[in-house]
Amino acid sequence: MADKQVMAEVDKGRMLPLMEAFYTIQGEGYHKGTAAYFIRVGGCDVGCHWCDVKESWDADVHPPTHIDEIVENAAKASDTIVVTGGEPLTWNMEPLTSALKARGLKTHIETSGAYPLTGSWDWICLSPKKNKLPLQAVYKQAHELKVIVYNKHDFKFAEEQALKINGDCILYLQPEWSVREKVMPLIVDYVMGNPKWRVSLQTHKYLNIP
Ligand SMILES: C[S@@+](CC[C@H](N)C(=O)[O-])C[C@H]1O[C@@H](n2cnc3c(N)ncnc32)[C@H](O)[C@@H]1O
Ligand SMILES: Nc1nc2[nH]cc(C(=O)O)c2c(=O)[nH]1
Ligand code: SF4
Ligand SMILES: [Mg+2]
Repeated sequence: MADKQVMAEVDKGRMLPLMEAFYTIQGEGYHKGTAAYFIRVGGCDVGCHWCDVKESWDADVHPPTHIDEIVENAAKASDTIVVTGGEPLTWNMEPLTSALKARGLKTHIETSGAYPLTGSWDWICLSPKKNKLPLQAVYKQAHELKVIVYNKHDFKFAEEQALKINGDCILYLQPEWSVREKVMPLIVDYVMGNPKWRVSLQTHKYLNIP
């Protein structure tokens, strides 16, 4: 992100470091199984050791891209747009989501909630992380809470997070991919014992799609 003008545009959210954008099936959570266009924005300093897109972390390697171009391509692909990353809330999401909504598109976000909630969202998936907890505003507005289970201690973390969330939020436990064989049976038992929770799997990985 070299020149000053570009940096100013990124600062305002008029340009975003775009890692990739693709049409696929939402693999996780409440909307799993439904077609959607994904916009993956670079930049994240939350630092989850098991993150499955570490290539997204360094914003500087992803080209600053005008939101007009991003929105144009999104509108051709789908009526539902999932903004993910990286951590999308690293950036000002207001210009992107306004432009998507002006085209009549539904805006969904995948976020850790670690930064201020900007943008206008039809669906917020909050996936809290221990090393950078969500801000209050995101707990209030999230539609689904998706806690990643890496080991048995994560059930306690999940319950702590559930206490902070609004009452309408749907609760999910999702296995961390590399330990899925070990934690899936634990999640199954936990959900049967605590049925306010639901299971979420990364079904796109089983389907071999992005
Ligand atoms: C890559 S993150 C990007 C969005 C945002 N930074 C976040 O963490 O919510 C997208 C989703 O994938 C989940 N995720 C990342 N790595 C995972 C893994 N190894 N196993 C299971 N879920 C994972 C995250 O918790 C999040 O719900
Ligand atoms: N198919 C598919 N569904 C997803 N749901 C959340 C994802 C993400 O990386 O944010 C994701 C993803 O990367 N692919
Ligand atoms: S917050 Fe999301 S993108 Fe960032 S490291 Fe964690 S899982 Fe990866
Ligand atoms: Mg993913």
